[in-house]
Amino acid sequence: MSSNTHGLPLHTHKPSRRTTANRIFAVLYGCATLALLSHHALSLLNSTTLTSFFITLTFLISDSILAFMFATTQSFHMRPIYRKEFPENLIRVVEESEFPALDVFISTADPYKEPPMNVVNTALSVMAYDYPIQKVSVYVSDDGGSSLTLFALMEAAKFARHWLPFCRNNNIVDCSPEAYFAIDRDSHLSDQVENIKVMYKRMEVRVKNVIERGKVAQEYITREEEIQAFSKWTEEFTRQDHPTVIQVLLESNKDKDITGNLMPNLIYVSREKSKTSTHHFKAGALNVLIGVRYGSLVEDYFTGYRLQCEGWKSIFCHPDRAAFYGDIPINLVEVLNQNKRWAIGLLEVAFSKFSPITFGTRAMGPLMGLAYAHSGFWPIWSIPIISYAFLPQLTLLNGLTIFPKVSEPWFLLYVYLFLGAYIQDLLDFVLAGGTFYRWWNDQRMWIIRGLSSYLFGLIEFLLKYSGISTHGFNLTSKVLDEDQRKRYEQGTMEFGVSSPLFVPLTMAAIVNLAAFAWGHVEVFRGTNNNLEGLFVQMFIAGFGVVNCIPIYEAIIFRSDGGKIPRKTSVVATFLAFLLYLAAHVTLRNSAAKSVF
Ligand SMILES: O=c1ccn([C@@H]2O[C@H](COP(=O)(O)OP(=O)(O)O[C@H]3O[C@H](CO)[C@@H](O)[C@H](O)[C@H]3O)[C@@H](O)[C@H]2O)c(=O)[nH]1
Repeated sequence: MSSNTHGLPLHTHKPSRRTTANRIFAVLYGCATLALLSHHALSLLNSTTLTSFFITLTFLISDSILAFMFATTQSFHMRPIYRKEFPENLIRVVEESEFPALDVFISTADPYKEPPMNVVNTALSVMAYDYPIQKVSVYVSDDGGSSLTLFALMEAAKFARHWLPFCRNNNIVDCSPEAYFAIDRDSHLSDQVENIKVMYKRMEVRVKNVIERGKVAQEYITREEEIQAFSKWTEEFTRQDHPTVIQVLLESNKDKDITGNLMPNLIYVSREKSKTSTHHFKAGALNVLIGVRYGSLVEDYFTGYRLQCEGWKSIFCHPDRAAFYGDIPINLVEVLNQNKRWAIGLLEVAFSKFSPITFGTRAMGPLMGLAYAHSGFWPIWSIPIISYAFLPQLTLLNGLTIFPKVSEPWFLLYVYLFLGAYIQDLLDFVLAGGTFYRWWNDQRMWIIRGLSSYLFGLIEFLLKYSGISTHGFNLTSKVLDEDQRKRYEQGTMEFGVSSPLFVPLTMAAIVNLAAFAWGHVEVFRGTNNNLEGLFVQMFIAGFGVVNCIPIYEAIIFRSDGGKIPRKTSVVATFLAFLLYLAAHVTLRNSAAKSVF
């Protein structure tokens, strides 16, 4: 329990009752994994043909990676705890005057991918925090260097004079105007709500108008300090090359709201940019204030990890009411591009001199090191996922048995390893508050990522590592398309655009379906001796087919804007056929034999 001189806790924790079961399972599963790996190693040494050598080698590598990732996952299972927070005790423990000053940093980088009204809402909700107002400073960092974003923030500063007292006097909890007005408020505040809503909507119209026109119209710039601020956007001013712009929009010791109360600080900052010096993306933007580490596209992971290595102690709070809400992309190509960037950034840390496996375990101990390694090595999941998405299926299509028969003891080992991993994952998910349906989609997304963003991230990282290419920060779009949102709410996957990221997963969908269908033909014809030998391969192909149902729908049945474009389906079908031909030529002499 973390208590203080007043004896009142701010948070407590208790260990999970699953701890012992988790530890026993880790030992049993670890032994089973070692048995499988040693079987692969022996088979490799005893392999008699080149085909069996390469197939066994592929499984040895893939299963070693699965075993490594399983080992890293155990760090989360060794000592799980439940924490409870008591924010209501804060005021009894510390005098309000002793609360520390609070700097909140909001970053934005492109007014067309990150709509300025979202930034305005974020800034307003932070300014209206239930916290001593003069201690709050909000910094908006604009890496887009956009006069449109500055205009939106100027509007926010004016609206805040009404919004902050409204929130304070009416104990409003949803302090983001967008979130507050999204719900119908049938209360005694109706008139007040109506007035402030009209004010908000007018501001929204002005901001959206400016964004649509792409410039701040003269009629909107009236005050001398506004003219001065916008004069910095000269002809030479571009988003990649411009001087620093700092604009104090509200000053806590001077500006007052409409009820005469002081306001928090609100400061717009667009740091200097030059085409000749690297600006380190968000990490560089953050360094306008906190001390963030450079060298990875996932600055949050890298900085948090390095601070932990240096002895920083943090705790994970998960209160019932979320402290923050974030934006997530709702169409697949945005998700996969975002995940690809994370994959590259994580590998930049995993294979650096600060690798969690070496540096991390030395600095923080094996459990913390492994926990960070779990994220750092995230993209290497793609290797086993790709192997299991294609190899059992291509061999099945060519009549080659590569797994033990149902009657052999090794078959039970496979069953144990598969069910053990999946059931533990499902339990973790459900005990953390998820549903079976969400878990199913989550594991489906894991497979999809393995066949796209992890794979492309791994390749791009290797290209960068070998000096062949570089990569930048591809900003995630936060713009919401109404049709896409509707499909997202119905649980329909959004493909829509033609992207190389969709090709391997469409190929996998085709190859799995073909193998599953062909396996049935083989079993019914009795050609390849039976279901016994082909069962594991058919099960994997069938599991692939069930996971790929949204892909078949998106290729064949859908006509909305979110379907898979014809170009992607044609390219993927052609490549899947080439892959089959290559496998056929390689495996034809091994047909009707067993490799396991
Ligand atoms: O040159 C840049 C690029 C990005 N950003 C800002 O960085 C943030 C993160 O970019 P975004 O494209 O939204 O990345 P996401 O992947 O969606 O964000 C997650 O992953 C990032 C690491 O890749 C973390 O920085 C974020 O906190 C985390 O929410 C955004 O606010 C951007 O405006 C900048 O300030 N300057």
